Parts: sequence; C-alpha cells; structure tokens
Amino acid sequence: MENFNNMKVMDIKNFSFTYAGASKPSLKNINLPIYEGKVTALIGPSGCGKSTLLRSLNRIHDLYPGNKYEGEILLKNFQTSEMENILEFKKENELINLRQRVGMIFQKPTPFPMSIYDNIAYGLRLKGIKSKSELDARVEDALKGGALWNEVKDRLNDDARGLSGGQQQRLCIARAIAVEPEVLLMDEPTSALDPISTLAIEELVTQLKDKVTIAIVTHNMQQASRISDYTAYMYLGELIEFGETTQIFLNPKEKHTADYIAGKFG
Ligand SMILES: Nc1ncnc2c1ncn2[C@@H]1O[C@H](COP(=O)(O)OP(=O)(O)OP(=O)(O)O)[C@@H](O)[C@H]1O
Repeated sequence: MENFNNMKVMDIKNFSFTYAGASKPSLKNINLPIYEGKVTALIGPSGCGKSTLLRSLNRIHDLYPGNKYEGEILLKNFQTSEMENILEFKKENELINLRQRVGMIFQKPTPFPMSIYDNIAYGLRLKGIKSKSELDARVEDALKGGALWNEVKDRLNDDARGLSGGQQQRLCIARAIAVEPEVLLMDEPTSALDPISTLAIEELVTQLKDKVTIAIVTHNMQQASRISDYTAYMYLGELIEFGETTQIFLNPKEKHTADYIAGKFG
C-alpha cells in the first residue's frame, strides 16, 4: 500500500470517537484512507457509525462541546503537500477554514434564507472576494459545476427556498464547491429526494470527481455500487472491510460484508 500514500487526501489512523456523556465509543480504532479524486462510500447497518465518522472528517461534531477524539485524522495540505492532523486544530478560524477545505452536504438541503446568487457568493465574500465581476464569474462556474446553471440563470435573485428539493440540494453542492474544497462529505444526500432528482445528484457526483474528492454515506447499496470507487463497510463502530467497490460487492473477503450486501440483515 506504500505506493498509494501520495494519492491519499485524507488518512484516518487508529481513530476512536466518543460522544459527550456516552459511556462507550461510537467509533473504535478506525483505519481508512480517502483517495484523491475518488468517491468513497461508507455503508453498513443503521447505527454502525457512518455519519459519526463522516462528521468527524471536518470536526462538525465540535459545534457541541465535550466529544472525545482519539487517534489521528490527516488531511493533505495542497500548498505544502504535507499531511496535517486535523484533530490538533484548536482555534475557531482553523475550524472554519477546515470546513471550507472539507465541505459538507446534509440529508435535507440547507439553502440559506437568501437569493440563489447570495447562497453561492456568501462563502466567496467570506474568503475575501469583493469584485462584482469576479463574484459573478465564480457564482456562474459553481452553478455550472452543480449542474444547476441552466435552470436558474434567469432568476439568480429569487429566494433559494423557492427551488425544488433536488434543485436545492444541487445548490448546496454548488455552494460547497464554490470555495474549492479538497474534500466534499455527503451524508445520505439523496434520501429526501425523488428518483429523478436522485439520479441527477448521482450523475453530478461522478462528474465532480475531477474537481473534488468525495466521501458519501448511503443506505442505498445500488447507489454505492453505481457511484463509488472505494467502499468501506462498517458494523457496530468498527470498520470491517475496505476496498475497491467492485471487490467489496463482487468478492468481499469478510463473511460479514457478504451477508450485509446480500441483504441478510440491516
Ligand atoms: N449525539 C449523540 N450522542 C450520543 N450517541 C450518539 C449521538 N449520535 C449518534 N450516537 C450513537 O452513535 C452510534 C453511531 O450512530 P451514527 O448515527 O453515526 O450511525 P449511522 O451508521 O450513521 O446510522 P444511520 O444509518 O441510522 O444514520 C449509534 O450507536 C448512535 O446511537
């Protein structure tokens, strides 16, 4: 595996996580690479820790105090090519910066209560971009990247909450990619959407791989096999098996993985 090291954008090492006030850890000694420019799916039965792991990758848990992290979560710094341990970040601005580098898409779309244009421009302005022409260009690029431009280009000043659920989710993806993250985390991004909107998001995920590394939690086995390059199968807070998606689905090494994929439980 040594040769793969420079292809990792994140590397999770001996990682355990315990929620504030919980008597035992929800994640136990996880070791998992996230490869650059690939889609990694996290699968496993309800309660196995998929969302907890995903939410650790940009420290979004820290919005609530008292959770315990152990081990390391390394993130590649594209300026220096060094791997930095994000668990050592302490200052508020380090965490804000981390969440721009490792963006997040939630189950339900979360547009800001403002215009379509401002939803995208908000993060860009925070990054210090003030020029109207640059903002216009970056908003257009992001909406094109989110496969939404053609549907909204004539109503950029409309309230984003007037868009359909699927459009809102693509807006959230456009908003996340506008600030050029290294990694995009997606927590069941299609579970609240109809089948047509789901397909649009799946297609978008496979197109986005050229720009950003993606880690996605999904309950939908077909979705994992359609869109991911690598799959991690988790059970009761542990990583049972990780490998290329074709191997995990067609030739799993662990019986536990095979049983889950065959629908015997979960
Ligand atoms: N805020 C919390 N405080 C304490 N325990 C929690 C909290 N959130 C989740 N847990 C526990 O952590 C474990 C992992 O939950 P998590 O939501 O990560 O699982 P999941 O695999 O994403 O499940 P699902 O597929 O149902 O969303 C579960 O045992 C859950 O009860």
